[in-house]
Amino acid sequence: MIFPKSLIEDLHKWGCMKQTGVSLRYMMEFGSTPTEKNLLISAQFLHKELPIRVARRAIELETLPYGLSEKPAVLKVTFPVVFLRVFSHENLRFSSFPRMPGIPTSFLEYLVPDDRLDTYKPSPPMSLVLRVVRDWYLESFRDMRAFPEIKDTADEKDFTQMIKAVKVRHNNVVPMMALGVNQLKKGVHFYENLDEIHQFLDRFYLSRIGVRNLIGQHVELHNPNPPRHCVGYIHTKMSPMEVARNATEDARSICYREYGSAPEINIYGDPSFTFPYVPTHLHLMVYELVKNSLRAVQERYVDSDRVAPPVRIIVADGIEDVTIKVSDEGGGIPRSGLPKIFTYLYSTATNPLEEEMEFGTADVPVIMAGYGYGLPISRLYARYFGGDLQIISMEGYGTDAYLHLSRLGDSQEPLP
Ligand SMILES: Nc1ncnc2c1ncn2[C@@H]1O[C@H](COP(=O)(O)OP(=O)(O)OP(=O)(O)O)[C@@H](O)[C@H]1O
Repeated sequence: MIFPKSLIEDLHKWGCMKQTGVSLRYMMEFGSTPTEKNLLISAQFLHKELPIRVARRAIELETLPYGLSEKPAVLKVTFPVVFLRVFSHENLRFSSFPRMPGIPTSFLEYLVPDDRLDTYKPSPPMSLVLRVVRDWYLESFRDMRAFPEIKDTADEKDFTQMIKAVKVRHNNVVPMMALGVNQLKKGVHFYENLDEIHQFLDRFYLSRIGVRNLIGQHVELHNPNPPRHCVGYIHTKMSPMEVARNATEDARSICYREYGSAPEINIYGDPSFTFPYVPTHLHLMVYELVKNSLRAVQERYVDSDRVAPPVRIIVADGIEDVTIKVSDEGGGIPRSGLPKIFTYLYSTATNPLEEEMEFGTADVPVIMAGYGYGLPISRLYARYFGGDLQIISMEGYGTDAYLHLSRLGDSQEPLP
């Protein structure tokens, strides 16, 4: 897509402006009275803040160095289209590329097989991925900058519709980038540039979490019948035990589907304890950790006569932090592998992006593991509200994951 020069100049101007972070506590206090006046203030803030954040990312996407000069390979386009399913961490489900909105038709050639399956190239080059993703960012920047000053409730409503559409446009950024990185991984320079690529992706996804959170929170404040104790996305009395229970059920059901059985999970903590947090974020993090533990235990005990030991989850309510520990006896992670577990696309499971080559259109809705995104993305979600994620392993025994969540909710969003 071609964008006018004036838009690119505007982008660079906005990309240099200072970002303003908000805290969970601020969002909660501000959103607890979603009057017309407050919604107007919120929209006016977003009208200024979102283009700054989006511009920074668009600029960075344009200036990435890592072996991106490679030209897209020319592939022969043949039919039928093989749908390439990728895992979307936002909604925990698969999506098929050809159905994704905003994917240029030219892109499809990277998603179809040649006459023979063994020449099928599932991943488009990173340079093309970055161009497509950057175009989404530029389109969103253009839409937000084109929106006039917000003066009244009617403007506020239109603005809300517009940013809702922006959020939808960016729905598939994570799987799209995963495809590009997967392709990059095959290049000779990938491991040389691993740190830089990793830091870029961390900044990129963290910023994305922030933008989506701000938009989602604003949109959600319009809900005329919000669930009890909910202020937008935030549950003011969230029970970490309850969220952990739901997340473990989801993880166990995937484990069942994959292996035909699943280890038990015991959860310890005070069931009456609650604190303000975003349940969807916590669900995602616990789900990823438990999924890893179940897989490790299951694979260790698969050929054994012994009963698989349960995964244990402990919820501790401290003054500063709520910490959730997920412990397993799945054999741990070798010390040499530990530095890699938080990097994107590091996985000891078979890469499903590669598996598509062999199995074509097998209709599997969700998978157990394989993208290597679970840990790095979960850590970003934890850090977004001032928490963190640590993994401690005892090779030959098991792994402990410590998920720290800031209980006070007063840390500002980290703004890459
Ligand atoms: N509890 C654990 N026990 C043993 N190994 C683990 C554990 N947790 C993570 N790992 C190792 O770290 C790797 C990366 O984990 P991560 O959650 O980031 O990705 P994944 O589970 O392989 O794929 P994805 O979560 O994207 O589907 C895993 O493939 C596994 O080798």
